[in-house]
Amino acid sequence: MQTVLSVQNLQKSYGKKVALRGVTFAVQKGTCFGLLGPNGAGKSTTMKILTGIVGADGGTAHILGLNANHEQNAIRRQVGYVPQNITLYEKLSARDNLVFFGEMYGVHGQVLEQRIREVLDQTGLTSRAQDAIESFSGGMKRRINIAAALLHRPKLLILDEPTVGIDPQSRNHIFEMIRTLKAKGVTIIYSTHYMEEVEALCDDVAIIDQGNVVVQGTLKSLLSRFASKAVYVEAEAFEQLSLLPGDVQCERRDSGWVIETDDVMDTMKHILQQASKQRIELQALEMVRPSLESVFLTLTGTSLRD
Ligand SMILES: Nc1ncnc2c1ncn2[C@@H]1O[C@H](COP(=O)(O)OP(=O)(O)OP(=O)(O)O)[C@@H](O)[C@H]1O
Repeated sequence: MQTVLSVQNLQKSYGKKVALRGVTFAVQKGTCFGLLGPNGAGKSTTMKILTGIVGADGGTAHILGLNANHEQNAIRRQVGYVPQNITLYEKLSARDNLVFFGEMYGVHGQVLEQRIREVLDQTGLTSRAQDAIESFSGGMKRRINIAAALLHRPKLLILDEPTVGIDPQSRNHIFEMIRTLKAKGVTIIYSTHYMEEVEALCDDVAIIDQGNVVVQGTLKSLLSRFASKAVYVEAEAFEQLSLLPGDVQCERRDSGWVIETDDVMDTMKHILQQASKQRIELQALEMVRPSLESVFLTLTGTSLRD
């Protein structure tokens, strides 16, 4: 494993507002790394420090062996950054925007022409190349914004909440673009407050909350260490069903109940046995998939959706 990005104890305040309290994490080559946290957690600030848009008050960040504090020109040649807000010229066509951004990234002439064709193909927007950006949907603009960050073939792509407020078709397209880039060896940093996106895309995750990284690890390890285990059951006479000896934590969800348990298989077996003994019909009995939502709740005591 090769570390392409390492962040040590990053600190940042805006006036009296502390945004980062000592953020530390590392990203391995060729992985998709999710930076997951609620609004205001410090995700954008971290990314802005990595890309030299704001300076850190303390701590260090190294990208591809370069220091983010004073080697930004060299970093920019190898990193693509897609900011949270769309940065395109509305009156210009998609193609002209790409020419502008390509040249800014130091790509010119025939190479740029070729790259524009390729990234338009990747976005699925080749047929709209000559249209002004102002005629695009939010999702299409976002896809072109990502394309603009790919023209110089970055080794590392940093995306800040790329799916906020876009349609499902564009979201799927962005997911496919990310998967294809990853398959080609590009390292991805993906910031979001949608845990489902991290679950769908990322290998490693850092959960960030109130300016701190609460935990970092592989998605699998976080789910198995911190997600609560539970069973979902739907039965008309649920209250009459003698579930387990001792206390069980039950809470209502949809038309049924969620039962937290350390032993999912044993709990399911017990419910089946009891239902059959008491002649109670079950409408549903299934394992609750461990989720990052419950990891977040376990580690911070609050819901990610708050
Ligand atoms: N320019 C600024 N001036 C003052 N406070 C700021 C500024 N930028 C960010 N903050 C504050 O710093 C904290 C971290 O913000 P940041 O944008 O990094 O979080 P985030 O996780 O990206 O959230 P969001 O998804 O809402 O952008 C928040 O409390 C925010 O209000």
